[in-house]
Amino acid sequence: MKTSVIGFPRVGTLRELKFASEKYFRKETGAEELLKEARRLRKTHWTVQKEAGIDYIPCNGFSFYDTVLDTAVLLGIVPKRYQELNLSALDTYFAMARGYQGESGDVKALAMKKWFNTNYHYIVPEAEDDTKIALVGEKLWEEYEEAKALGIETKPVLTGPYTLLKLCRYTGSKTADDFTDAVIAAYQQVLEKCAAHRIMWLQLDEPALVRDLSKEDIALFHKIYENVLPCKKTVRILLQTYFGDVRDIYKDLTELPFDGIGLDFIEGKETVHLIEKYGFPKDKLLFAGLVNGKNIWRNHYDRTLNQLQQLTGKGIQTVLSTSCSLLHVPYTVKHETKLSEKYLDYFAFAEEKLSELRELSGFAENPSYTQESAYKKNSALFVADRDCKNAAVKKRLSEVTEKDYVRLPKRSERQQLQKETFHLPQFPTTTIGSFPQTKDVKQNRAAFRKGEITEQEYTAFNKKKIAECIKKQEEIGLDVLVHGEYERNDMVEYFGEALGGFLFTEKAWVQSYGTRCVKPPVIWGDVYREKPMTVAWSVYAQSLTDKVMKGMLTGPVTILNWSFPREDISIKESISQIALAIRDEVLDLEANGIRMIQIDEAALREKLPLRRSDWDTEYLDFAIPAFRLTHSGVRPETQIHTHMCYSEFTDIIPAIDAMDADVITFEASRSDLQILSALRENHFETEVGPGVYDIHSPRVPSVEEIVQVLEKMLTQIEPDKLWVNPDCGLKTRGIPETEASLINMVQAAKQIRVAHSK
Ligand SMILES: CN1c2c(nc(N)[nH]c2=O)NC[C@@H]1CNc1ccc(C(=O)N[C@@H](CCC(=O)N[C@@H](CCC(=O)N[C@@H](CCC(=O)O)C(=O)O)C(=O)O)C(=O)O)cc1
Ligand SMILES: N[C@@H](CCS)C(=O)O
Ligand SMILES: [Zn+2]
Repeated sequence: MKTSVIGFPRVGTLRELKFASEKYFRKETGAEELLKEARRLRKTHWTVQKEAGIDYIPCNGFSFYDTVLDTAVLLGIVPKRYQELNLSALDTYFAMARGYQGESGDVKALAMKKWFNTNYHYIVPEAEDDTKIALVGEKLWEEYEEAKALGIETKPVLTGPYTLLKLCRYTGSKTADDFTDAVIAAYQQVLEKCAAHRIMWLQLDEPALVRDLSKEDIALFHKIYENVLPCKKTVRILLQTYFGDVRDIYKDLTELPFDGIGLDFIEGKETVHLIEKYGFPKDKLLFAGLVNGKNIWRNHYDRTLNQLQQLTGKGIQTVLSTSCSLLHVPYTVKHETKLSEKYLDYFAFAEEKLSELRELSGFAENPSYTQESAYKKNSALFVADRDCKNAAVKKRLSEVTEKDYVRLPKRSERQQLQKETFHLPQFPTTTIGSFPQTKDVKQNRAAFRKGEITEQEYTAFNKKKIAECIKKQEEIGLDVLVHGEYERNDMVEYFGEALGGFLFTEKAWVQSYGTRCVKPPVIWGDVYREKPMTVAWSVYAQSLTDKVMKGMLTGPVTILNWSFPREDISIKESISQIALAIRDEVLDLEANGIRMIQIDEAALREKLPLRRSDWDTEYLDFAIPAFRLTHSGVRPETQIHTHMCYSEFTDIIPAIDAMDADVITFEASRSDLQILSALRENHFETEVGPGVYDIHSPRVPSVEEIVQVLEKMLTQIEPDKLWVNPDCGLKTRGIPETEASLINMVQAAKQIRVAHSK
């Protein structure tokens, strides 16, 4: 049986691409060196897959920032403001991804959004009314030929035309319909060019098909592919889907002249039923996504082999595949030197998943596979119970009652009380928590981790940073202060390290966006709080100022969503366990004099099912109560904040209000503030701080620009409910741009106070 990989991580086992790109951004190296490193990484990744015996190896999955952006550039979807900078092609690309502020001009980055239900973020292509969509780039073919020159036949991968049209933002009066013909023509050219290069298989990624589809969506899909597919000539087309099932369009897919269809058997709840109900054509290949591309757990061979037998038993020509790109898992367990075999035996990162594909494909054709040692080793993992249960956690959870989910008195009464308690000016200014994680901050942490400095030295350094940070915030004139989060490597990993039940890795990096990576902790067992996690830092910070210091926590939904979850208990149970642990911390902060507590739920939306019909029953019904459980025990005067970023919120506004926080700050600046009118329409009650500038770019917003944004916000939000803040934490920024931006932000708030004084 042949094997296929949908996509492979690209940042490098030790994040080499990140470091090379950041050097280039800092102008410490030139483009040639960056391109050279990129070539080296591509070669390594193709070779690893080739040596693992993978038959369908992806190419064109490499990207300097994001593959959706690459597709946009390939098809000339480059807004005028970037073209007018007259930069090199590479720098124009980075200007779209990161914004640009320099000799050639001043432009913001394109919007960035969550990639379906993952913690990866894609760049949103922007089509203007006069955008001419047409094939203008060469990247796909250059990478194909590069692999071929190394003796590796690859399967180029490209965002499919339907998904591209669905992900684009249309900034003028035109809509997707107006661009459909141009997109069709461009993909026809792509296919013709693939044929000219004698490419055997082209993978068109269409994850947008796993969402609810309307009749119009299905008609659009037909229109596109009925026009594009006739141009395929000798190229075989793999229509690849992932992150769910294609229940609304399955039959259509099987009837269109695709040569292969990639289906997700892991997240696709209906995939097996669809095949049973409608069958699968004998003349096409089924790329069966049975090796989970998102989790880090070993595949259960017995189960997978059974599923493969069911398919081949029906006479279906099956290729064993990953369920989605391996971009969402770390490279290899080989770099993990500190975790014992007891745990590592259960782990499979990207490279180990390649071995799983190969072993499974061999077993699928070997009638006596049960005698093989690899099979026996795998089976043993699933026979014995893992050592992960904690009776006290289970008991505590069973004792939670309905009233533990309700904070009293109701929010409108609390809001009044809190206004009297805090005496904040109108339009209070604050930040989201983290301040720049400069080299010295990271070095301090690394030195402590390696045992080069004592705990006292480590703490003294962070205390010095906190003191400086508070002094700076006071000078700038911010109203509600933060301690800066200098002790945190990451807002989730930090809590993973502190909580019982988690494991954490050394090098298990996963790309989050551009050059930024995360190292998600692993939920191994029942979760509980072993000891206070943030109290000492917050109490110290509060002792240095008369202004209000926000305590800073990460919420249960985000901790779960940005960790690798267990699969032996439900997500609901895991989130509830974490909620109780965070509740302990909230109450401890309050007991120690912290009067405002922010519980970040940056990833609230991430695991929201992609199909609307599943939202309540499969997610919101327990995710929102879990958040309430964290803070329902505090006094009425204690102000609870939450923060969210990078997601579409407009369709879950009532659920966000039902979290019953007092204040929410959220990312809005990259998405044209569309959410504001939705807040008004939904009578949103929580006080709000929609980000007034984008922190993901080094660009400094001017006072006038922020004033304009605030004026726009005030057309939709009541003045006594509006906060002024950046759109996310400042950890990725440098100090100079951070200070300049915050000074402008505070200045803008002052101007608005004058203009809107009561
Ligand atoms: C807010 N976001 C977050 C998301 N997900 C998270 N889990 N966390 C988030 O904050 N998703 C949505 C958004 C956007 N995402 C990000 C993601 C990542 C960053 C970021 O800045 N990442 C850093 C890595 C941060 C970190 O863990 N640093 C550690 C380790 C530093 C390191 O490189 N160590 C070296 C060893 C050094 C030595 O020994 O000398 C190593 O391990 O090799 C730390 O600081 O201690 C990144 O650089 O990518 C931002 C927004
Ligand atoms: N408190 C966190 C939230 C990021 S989403 C920070 O400021 O980095
Ligand atoms: Zn954020």
